[in-house]
Amino acid sequence: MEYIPGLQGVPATQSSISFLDGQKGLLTYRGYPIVDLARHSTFEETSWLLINGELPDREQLAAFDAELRNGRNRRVKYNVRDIMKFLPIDGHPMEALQTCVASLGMFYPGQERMTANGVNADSEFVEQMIIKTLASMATLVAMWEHIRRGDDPVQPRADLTYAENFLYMMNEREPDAVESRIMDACLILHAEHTINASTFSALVSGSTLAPPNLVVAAAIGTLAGPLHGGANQRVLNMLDEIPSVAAVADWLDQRLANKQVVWGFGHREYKTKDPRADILQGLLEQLREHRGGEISPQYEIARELERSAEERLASKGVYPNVDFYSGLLYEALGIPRDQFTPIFAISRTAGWLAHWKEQISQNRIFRPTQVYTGYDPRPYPSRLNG
Ligand SMILES: CC(=O)SCCNC(=O)CCNC(=O)[C@H](O)C(C)(C)COP(=O)(O)OP(=O)(O)OC[C@H]1O[C@@H](n2cnc3c(N)ncnc32)[C@H](O)[C@@H]1OP(=O)(O)O
Ligand SMILES: O=C([O-])CC(=O)C(=O)O
Repeated sequence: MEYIPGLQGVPATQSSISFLDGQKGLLTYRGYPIVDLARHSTFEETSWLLINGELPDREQLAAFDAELRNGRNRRVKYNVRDIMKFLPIDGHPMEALQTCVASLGMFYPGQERMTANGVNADSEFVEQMIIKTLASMATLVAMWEHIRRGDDPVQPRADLTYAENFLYMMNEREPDAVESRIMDACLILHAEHTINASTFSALVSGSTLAPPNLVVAAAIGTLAGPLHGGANQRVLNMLDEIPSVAAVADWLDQRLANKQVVWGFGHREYKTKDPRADILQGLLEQLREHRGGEISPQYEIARELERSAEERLASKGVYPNVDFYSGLLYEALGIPRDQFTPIFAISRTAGWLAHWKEQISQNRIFRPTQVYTGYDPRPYPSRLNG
């Protein structure tokens, strides 16, 4: 029996949700290239596509959008706010988010519907929980931002799109059209990515017929790590260490000599630049133009880092990944660095729930095996017996 570290190349499921070709830098959701979705779709439409398999027609989209905007789904119970008030304000927002998502099921009972006929979940429950969980995510992230500052949370608004409402709740001002389009595109770009680590967590948890809020909580815990979604926050802190564009090459040589990873670079699947990094970079350029040429000075450092890294790391197939440019955009949109990964989680909830729905429709509990490297059975030493 061969053990493959990190399960590299080992299929863990069959799925029709997304596809990627890491040599060509191609990513599709249900067959649609990510570049087209980022340009023409909305997060609401893309979420429906991921969850249901086809683009919605006008009525389906209107109904889904109305449910996502409905206060019943966009608001969370006051008790969740009370839970947040007990959390340490210097804790990481991913921990606050995981705690609150995990608690959601206690306020919205019905978990017995997970096994309505003893095995399969009741489909109405699945649809309701998908909408409730997806709609609550942005509220929870923004709510924690205000609670940790000692302020009252900003109530969600039903007249705003998902992206607009999120930026409105975070920044207490309505975003302009360019900012909201950029946020919307970021949500689309991060929504799904085949069997990445957090989606795998969601599959494993879902395969036990755990309720969806706990499936998402498991995935949030996995996304938090710096080798996965947590890298986006670290990229900005890393760029802070580089004093100027001219200092990039020496800084990088030193970092590689010290065997430190460059955050926001490298990917198990892509051996070329992540197509999402290209699109995010384009969005940064768009924002720069919109702001009259002004954007973070770190953008120039990031671009030089990409150039220098290409000379040193391309031979290993290491290029910028989705986490490299996203934080620069979020920072320019007024979002604190430790909230970058929670935004990733908001968006990826669409993909996690799509996989959850697919998993429970073809379920078999995950239970892999191991290559045992421990002792053969041996006698318990008598001197310890009494
Ligand atoms: C949303 C996402 O999850 S995207 C990924 C976000 N994570 C990061 O940005 C963290 C930095 N990147 C990494 O740590 C890795 O590239 C991972 C975890 C993403 C992928 O890991 P793996 O597929 O196991 O790649 P692996 O570690 O085998 O790398 C292959 C080679 O490239 C090197 N390499 C990979 N990523 C990097 C990096 N970011 N910086 C420097 N070298 C790197 C490795 O050191 C290794 O070199 P070697 O062959 O000389 O030993
Ligand atoms: O696919 C992966 O391993 C990580 C990733 O890029 C993502 O989850 O978006």
